Parts: sequence; C-alpha cells; structure tokens
Amino acid sequence: MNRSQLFEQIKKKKSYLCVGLDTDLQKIPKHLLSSADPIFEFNKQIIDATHEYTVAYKPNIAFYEALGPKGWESLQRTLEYIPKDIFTIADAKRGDIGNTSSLYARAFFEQMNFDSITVAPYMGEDSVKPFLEFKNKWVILLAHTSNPGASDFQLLESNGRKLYEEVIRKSQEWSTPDQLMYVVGATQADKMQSIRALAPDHFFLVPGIGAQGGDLEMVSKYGMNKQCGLLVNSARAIIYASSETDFNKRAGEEAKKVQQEMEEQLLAASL
Ligand SMILES: O=C(O)c1cc(=O)[nH]c(=O)n1[C@@H]1O[C@H](COP(=O)(O)O)[C@@H](O)[C@H]1O
Repeated sequence: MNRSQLFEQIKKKKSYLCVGLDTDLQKIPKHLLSSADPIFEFNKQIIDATHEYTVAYKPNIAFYEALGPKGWESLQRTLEYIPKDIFTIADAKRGDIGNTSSLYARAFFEQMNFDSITVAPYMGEDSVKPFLEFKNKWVILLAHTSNPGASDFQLLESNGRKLYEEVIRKSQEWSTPDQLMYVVGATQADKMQSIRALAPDHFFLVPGIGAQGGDLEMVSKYGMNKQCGLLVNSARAIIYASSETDFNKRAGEEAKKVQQEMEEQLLAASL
C-alpha cells in the first residue's frame, strides 16, 4: 500500500487507528482455549469486530514467536485474514549487519506479505537499507519510543542534537516519506510539534495511547500533517477490553470510541 492509498483509507474510514494484535494466551477469554488455534480464533473475532474502524493492524511478533512454530502459523493465518485494504505492520524491531537484515526483510516481506516492519536504527545505514530495497514495502524506524527507558539513550546530545533527532535527520538521506515512517511514542506528545518539524511529510506510528496513558488529542493536534501522517496504535485497551465471551463486542466498542475521537480531530484539521 502506498502513501496516497493509506491517506485514502484514512479519509474513507475517518480513522487513523492501528489495532495492536498483541495476543497473549494468558489473557484471551478461556472459552477460546479449546479451539484448534486459539490465537487465530481470537484475532479473527477481533478483526471482525474492529476492521471498520481501523486502517492498520500491528501484530507484535514477540507474542507469536514465543509460541514456537504454532505461533508463526497463527501469525500467518492472521495476516491472511486481514482485509487487503488495511495496512499491516510486523512489529519485529529488527536490524543487523546487511546480509542478515536482508534475510529479516525476506522473512516479513516475502515469506509473509507484510506491508511494513519496525526497525531499530542503532546499527545504522547498512542495517536499514536492505529493508528499503523491497518496493512497495515500508520501514518504520524507531525514533523516540514510548517507554521509560527512552530517555537512557534517545535523549543523549551530540553536536547540539538529541540522538532521536539525529536518527530522524540522518535516515532521511536513505529514503523518502513514501517508504519510511518513524515511531514516536504517544507519551512523547509534548515533543510532537518539534518532531513533526524535523519530518514534515512522513507518517508516524504512534503507540502508547490506552494502556500506556498517551494523549490522543495532543498527539493529533501537534502531530498531524496534510495527509494526516499518523497511525495511532492501541493494543491492550482494545483487544482486552473484556476477558469474557463479549470480548469482541467490547473491542469493537472501544475501537469505535477511538475512531470517533479521531474523526473529530480530522475534522478540526480540515482533512
Ligand atoms: O514499535 C512499537 O510498536 C512500539 C514502540 C514504542 O515506542 N512503544 C510501544 O509500546 N510499541 C509497541 O506498541 C504496542 C503498545 O501496546 P499497548 O500499550 O497495549 O497499546 C506494543 O506492541 C509495543 O511493543
């Protein structure tokens, strides 16, 4: 999916919601555990209940690889079930020396047909570029993350720039806003305006609303650009809204609530 197709979906659905499929056997409703593939069954029902409010799904790969080969099968089934007009993100946070990154890229872009993958920038240009060689696929580079440890390295300064600012500045030499996005945590909303100034045209993947307490209104007010430029992720607050048999209905209601807030923000930005 390209940038204008993504913006079209945002306008059509009046939503820039990304639902995180962080599916945990310990947390899914007990009645699903007797099905042949409980992880897929849960995801299927979550997708059925939320897809009309959602422009992207982001399975966090850790939740699947922790289960071994069965987990990878559940992930593949889930990916195949996601409607084709919805953007898919492999949240794998990969990145290694060039030839290894190429194989990570093949795993997620060829073996599995994800639209995008999250990548850690720490190893630099040659660790990121192999992912960018896949046409019509996206790299979502970690810039300023939502977690408390974000301040350990990302705020360190050198030559008058913080490390996350340098990641955003330097990586723009490697690709364009048509193939590169940045992760900016919703808990960093106070810095959203200055981060947007560094990358005016790029999409940002913004995790951290819901369970991590990020502020959707602030993120939207300071983070939007003329193509919206935001995919705001929520996982636990939506997919675990209930642990009973009504989990899918409750997930749909929570997704709708977020979508309605997003619709207001899009209207306020005249989009
Ligand atoms: O890359 C990510 O998606 C990510 C980056 C970040 O800075 N913070 C962050 O929480 N995430 C991911 O976003 C999801 C957040 O989930 P919830 O806090 O349950 O909404 C998890 O899958 C995290 O791994």
